[in-house]
Amino acid sequence: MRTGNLTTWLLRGTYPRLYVPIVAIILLVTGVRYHYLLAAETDEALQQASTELRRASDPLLLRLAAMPTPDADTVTSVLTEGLAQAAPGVASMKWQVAGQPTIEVTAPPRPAVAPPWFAGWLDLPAPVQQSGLTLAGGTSGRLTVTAHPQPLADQVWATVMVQARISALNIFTILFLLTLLLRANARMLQRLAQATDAFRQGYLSTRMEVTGTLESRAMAETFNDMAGKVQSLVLSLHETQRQQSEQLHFTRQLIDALPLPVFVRHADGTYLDTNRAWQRLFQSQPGADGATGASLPAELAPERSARIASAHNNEIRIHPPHQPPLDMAYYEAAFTSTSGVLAGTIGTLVDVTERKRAQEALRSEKERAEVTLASIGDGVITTDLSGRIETINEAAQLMTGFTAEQALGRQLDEVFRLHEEPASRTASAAAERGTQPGVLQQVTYEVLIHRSGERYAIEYTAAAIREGTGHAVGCVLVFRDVTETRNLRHQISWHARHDALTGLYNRAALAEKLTHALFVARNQQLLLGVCMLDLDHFQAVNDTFGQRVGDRLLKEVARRLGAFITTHDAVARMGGDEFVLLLGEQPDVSAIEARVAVLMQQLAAPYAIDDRMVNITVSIGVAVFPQDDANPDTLLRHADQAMCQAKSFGRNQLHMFDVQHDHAVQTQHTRQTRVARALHAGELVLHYQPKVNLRTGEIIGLEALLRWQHPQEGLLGPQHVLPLVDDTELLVELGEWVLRQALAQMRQWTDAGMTWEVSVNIAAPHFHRPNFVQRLKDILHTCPEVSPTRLELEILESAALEDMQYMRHMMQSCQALGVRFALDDFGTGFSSLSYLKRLPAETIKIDQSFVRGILEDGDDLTLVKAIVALAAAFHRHVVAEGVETAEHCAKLLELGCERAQGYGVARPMPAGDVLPWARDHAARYAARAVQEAARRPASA
Ligand SMILES: Nc1nc2c(ncn2[C@@H]2O[C@H](COP(=O)(O)OP(=O)(O)OP(=O)(O)O)[C@@H](O)[C@H]2O)c(=O)[nH]1
Repeated sequence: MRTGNLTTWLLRGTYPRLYVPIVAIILLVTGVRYHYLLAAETDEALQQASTELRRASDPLLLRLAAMPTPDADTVTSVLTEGLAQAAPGVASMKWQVAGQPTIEVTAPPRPAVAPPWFAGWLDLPAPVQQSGLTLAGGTSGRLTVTAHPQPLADQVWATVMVQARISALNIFTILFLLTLLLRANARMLQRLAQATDAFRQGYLSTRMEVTGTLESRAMAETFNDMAGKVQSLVLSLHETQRQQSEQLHFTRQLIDALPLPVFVRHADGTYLDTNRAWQRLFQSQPGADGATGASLPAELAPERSARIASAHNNEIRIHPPHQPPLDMAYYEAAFTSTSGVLAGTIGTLVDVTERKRAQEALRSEKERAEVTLASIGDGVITTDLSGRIETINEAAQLMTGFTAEQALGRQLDEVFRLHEEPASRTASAAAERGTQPGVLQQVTYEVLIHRSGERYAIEYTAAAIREGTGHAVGCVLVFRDVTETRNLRHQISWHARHDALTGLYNRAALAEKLTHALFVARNQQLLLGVCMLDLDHFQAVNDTFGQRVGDRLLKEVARRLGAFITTHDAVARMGGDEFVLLLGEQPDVSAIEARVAVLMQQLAAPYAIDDRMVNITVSIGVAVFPQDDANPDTLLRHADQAMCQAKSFGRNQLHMFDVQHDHAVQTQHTRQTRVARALHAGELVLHYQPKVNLRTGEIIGLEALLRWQHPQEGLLGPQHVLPLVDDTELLVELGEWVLRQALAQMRQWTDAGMTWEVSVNIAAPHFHRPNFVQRLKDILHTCPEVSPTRLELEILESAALEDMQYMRHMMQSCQALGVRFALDDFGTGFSSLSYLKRLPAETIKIDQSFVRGILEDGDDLTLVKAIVALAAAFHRHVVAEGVETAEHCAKLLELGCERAQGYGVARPMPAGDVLPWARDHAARYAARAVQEAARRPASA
């Protein structure tokens, strides 16, 4: 309130409150007093007038009584005299005698003092004195003396006026003193108000002057005392505030200086603050708004964040604006008020993306090293400096006979027992020599004593393991069994010689067996029956009952074949529904025919698969050695020709190949001619099977596959063409035709904007032609629009291993032209690590027989894992063949194999179908990606 207002209020309030009652009391008292005063004064004036009248009439009566017969004149004079002597208030004297005229004397009127209204208001009666007198004559006379009321009113008026003056003086004195008092009081309050106002405006040194009345001084002192205390309180408050704001400023800078994003949230869930790192990360404004933006991950919502922070895995994925997603660990702490009540939460994020990446890289590096170690055929043992074993891989466990549990922690010489010199000596020598990593070590040949006592010839190297500083911390021993060529793991070698589905020998093992059987037959002068078996209308089984039943049937056929053979025999699966049976040590042809007839009977017996019966027959062609004294390959071809004859004679037949009489050779010739005709008549076509990246859906290329659009038999696979032209000039012609076709097709796709890579299968005999590179170059020149880098040549792994040196040279020459290589059917050959390393193929294609089994066969799974790891170790692409189902795709992705081909992706298709398929595939994949993105939570 302003000073003026305060004063006005005080004055307005105090005066009416004090003055009005005081004036009212004064008026009341004065009224009462004057009421009684007037009554008393009036009475007294009337009494006084009555006395005066008596005093004036009594002497007159005496004089009138003394006169015997007063005449009128005498009476008049007496009355006049008496009137003159009477008090001034007597107005008249009247004498009356019966029978005589009344004599009256009147005094002249006197001037009035009291105002007429006063006399009128008093309304006094005129006092009268009447006295009777008996005169001498016996008559009676009456004297009447009358007083005038005006003098009485004047008398009362005079008294009242005196009293009124006294009263007025009193009232004036009282009001005057009262006013003085109030004014002093008002001045005091005004000063107080001014001081209070100045104090309130911040002039804390304001003090009141200690003067004036006792009360003023007391009040000024009280105010000054109070102001002093308030001033020191305010100053100390200011000091505390300053310190607090300093503290806040420091804390703010401290939080902003933190490299970690931090936010502060109130207990009610509203955001209070964020630091600079947070604002930078989320590109938000300073202040509370920064933490409430849409960019805040949903996981950090108040109801969820505490659970994340306290979870074992407190990592979340953040998607900051305009940045790639980050993996961050989330921490939070509660903060309380000074009274201990929960006030809110401080949350912070720690970027662990790099750490996770490094961990992931380390983990996959470790896994790769472990898988590599587990996969390679070489035994590897590492020790510390004291020779205590720290790691031992699977091959080393096999070769030493100690499991990892038994070996770890033991001294090297107890596990790695050498016949001549303890290994620990070589190991410590290696550590002392200061060998450098990557430098080839001196190979030592020794005899390793297996735990069982068995002995192996081994070669081994020892090298020091060094820290970054070069200080040796242990030793690594690498050794291999050179007693047998067991460089690869057991499973690889098994798969290298066996058919994965049936467990029978495969084509490669059959070649060995056949060579051996021929050797035995020659030595023992006995016959060898080479039988080619092909199930009749097996495709119908697949089509009717499905591939799974087809597989079961193949297994069962294999089981019956296995049960049929003796120790002199061997049986192998060549692929598809084709088997080869070697009947060794046979005395004559009829014995062979008899056994084959029995076999046909056994194989024709119904097969119970699941709860259905499947019937199948077999066509068998037999070539007999030495009647047909040919090399192993020719014998097989002859058996195959005989089998084809058996088929053409109606199936479910046995047909013996006879060199002299049989028309098989002729048939072969005829067939070759037919193929040549087909080639030139345009009956041969290429179908294309896509290879895709399972993770991204991208089409990484297509494999060109040969098909024969046979006018009578319909579409036939390459097995109906290639075996007929094997080892002939036609094979080369066919191979070159395929290359030209594929390039022409690539040119067409290029025109349509598709620069897909195309791979072409090259048969080994074709590839081995001395002029292969030059011919390839010529063919590439016919299509300059297509970059040679888009052409990939697929070579069977088994073929590539035949002459490593030559193959390597050939491949490098082709690669100089720009083309690339893939090793086809990888896993079925006999690759060792060193082979793979030496073959410069960019891509490895895992054989479909292993890929099919990854879901239920542990061995296949291990093998595929190992091949993927090996491919990664040697920086090769890896493509899985024969992918059939979505489960296969998921498993392959899990194993780190992203590239795949197979019915599960797409069947081989005519070139004209590829573009529509690609469009459809892209649309399907995009739709799936959208669905997956939709399924993912909105913070991420
Ligand atoms: N279930 C299964 N089928 C296979 C496998 N490998 C090849 N096939 C199929 O086996 C069939 C072999 O058919 P062919 O020998 O050409 O023809 P076929 O139906 O037996 O008729 P003929 O031999 O002329 O009597 C093809 O349909 C192949 O797709 C396999 O591992 N499992």
